[in-house]
Amino acid sequence: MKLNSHTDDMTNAKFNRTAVQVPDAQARIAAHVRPGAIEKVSLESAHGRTLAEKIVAPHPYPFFRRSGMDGYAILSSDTLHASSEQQIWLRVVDEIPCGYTSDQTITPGTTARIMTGAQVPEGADAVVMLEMTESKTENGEQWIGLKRHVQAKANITPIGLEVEEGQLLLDAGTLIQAGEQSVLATFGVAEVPVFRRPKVAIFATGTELLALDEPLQPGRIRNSNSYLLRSLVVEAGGEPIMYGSIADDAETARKTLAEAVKHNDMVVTTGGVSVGDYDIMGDLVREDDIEMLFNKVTMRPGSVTTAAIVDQKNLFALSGNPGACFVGFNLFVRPTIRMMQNDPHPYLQEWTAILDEGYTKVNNYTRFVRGRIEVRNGEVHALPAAARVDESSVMITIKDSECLIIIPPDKKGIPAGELVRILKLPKGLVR
Ligand SMILES: Nc1nc2c(c(=O)[nH]1)N[C@H]1C(S)=C(S)[C@@H](COP(=O)(O)OP(=O)(O)OC[C@H]3O[C@@H](n4cnc5c(N)ncnc54)[C@H](O)[C@@H]3O)O[C@H]1N2
Ligand code: MOO
Ligand SMILES: [Mg+2]
Repeated sequence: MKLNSHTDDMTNAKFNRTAVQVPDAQARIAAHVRPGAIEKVSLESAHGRTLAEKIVAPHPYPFFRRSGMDGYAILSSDTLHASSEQQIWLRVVDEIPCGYTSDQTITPGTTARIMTGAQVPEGADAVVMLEMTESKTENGEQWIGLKRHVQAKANITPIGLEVEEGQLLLDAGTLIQAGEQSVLATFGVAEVPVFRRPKVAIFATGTELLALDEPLQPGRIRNSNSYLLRSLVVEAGGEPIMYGSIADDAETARKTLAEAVKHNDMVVTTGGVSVGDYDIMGDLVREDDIEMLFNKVTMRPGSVTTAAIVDQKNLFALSGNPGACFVGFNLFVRPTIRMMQNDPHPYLQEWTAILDEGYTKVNNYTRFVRGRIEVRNGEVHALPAAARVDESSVMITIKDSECLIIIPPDKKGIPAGELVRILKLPKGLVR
């Protein structure tokens, strides 16, 4: 392999990086995020999507006075003197199955048979359960007997009990899941205004990278990060667009980036952001037409995580090390995908947990250690991945990670049993 002839200037530029704190890095990105476009989708396909407009109740719910029991709609005043000694009798004037309304008004001495969910007829102010009545037929007329006093409003769900007309049902930015589906269906929202899933271009850089179907060769590895990122984008509610992997060649990277920016809402790359001779992405983000937001963060793994703006779109140049790529995505890319859909809580949830095993490895940057979560006796425990397999370069522990344990830089490690802050990693679809 011939020696690379880089200049000292280039090397200096690579080294000359100002590290920003994670919250500062997140704020720099947030200042540049633009909400995505809006589209309408059918309610059937709205699960997992994010509402783009608020939904206000077009009518109260329930919309009519609803019977909560199978029984009889009555005037409660008719039952004032009813008791086990004094049975009162009411004449049945109508029968109201669900889905029908009665044109009868219930007047003193009369009643209508009614089913659960049916509209209570005019005049009636209570429903009495079938089991509390006795029935008889006399001269072709039907009567029911009652032996107890029934309170006004009994077994009637009033109009608007759940929702008043004009009430805010769902705010823009709400994730549509089962409960939201039933709200939208109840109010007849068949076409739901949602944010278009941001199209996220993914490409990996690295001459060592092999496609999945290529046989292993010495010095080369398969491109796992692209697939890691693809799943993470789906989980965050984005639409991944795969641009494969490219060799460590600046011109190819420039072209691929231009193409990816042109056709997508955001670009995520992995690899080539450190200070190595072939770390092309690190150089690319310093070019004139790219506004770099940061190229070093006081965190481990992922200290070389880089973010920039190209043609008003977010570019994330994540580290090639799988662990760093994973952490960089969760801290920066996922929140951006969520923010583009107006999610009011775009960042990972922060929990407090008991550290199960002492963590002794420290340095001057905040560590985000992959870990599992166990709940024991109602308490949250964080179990860090074993030493060595928590390293930036390690791929295998990503699949077991349920949280990132935050190890602040100012401590001499944290002993077992101490409280730590953890970032809960979402598994499966958004939240
Ligand atoms: N002299 C220094 N060397 C390094 C420093 C430093 O500060 N000074 N930082 C180290 C740290 S920390 C990290 S993290 C890495 C970052 O490297 P890059 O982001 O530039 O990534 P690469 O050099 O391209 O690759 C690193 C590693 O990851 C493997 N890789 C790359 N792409 C993929 C992929 N798509 N799928 C799976 N694995 C991938 C690659 O083969 C390398 O092993 O730099 C340190 N060095
Ligand atoms: O940037 Mo490296 O992943 O810090 O460990
Ligand atoms: Mg490198």
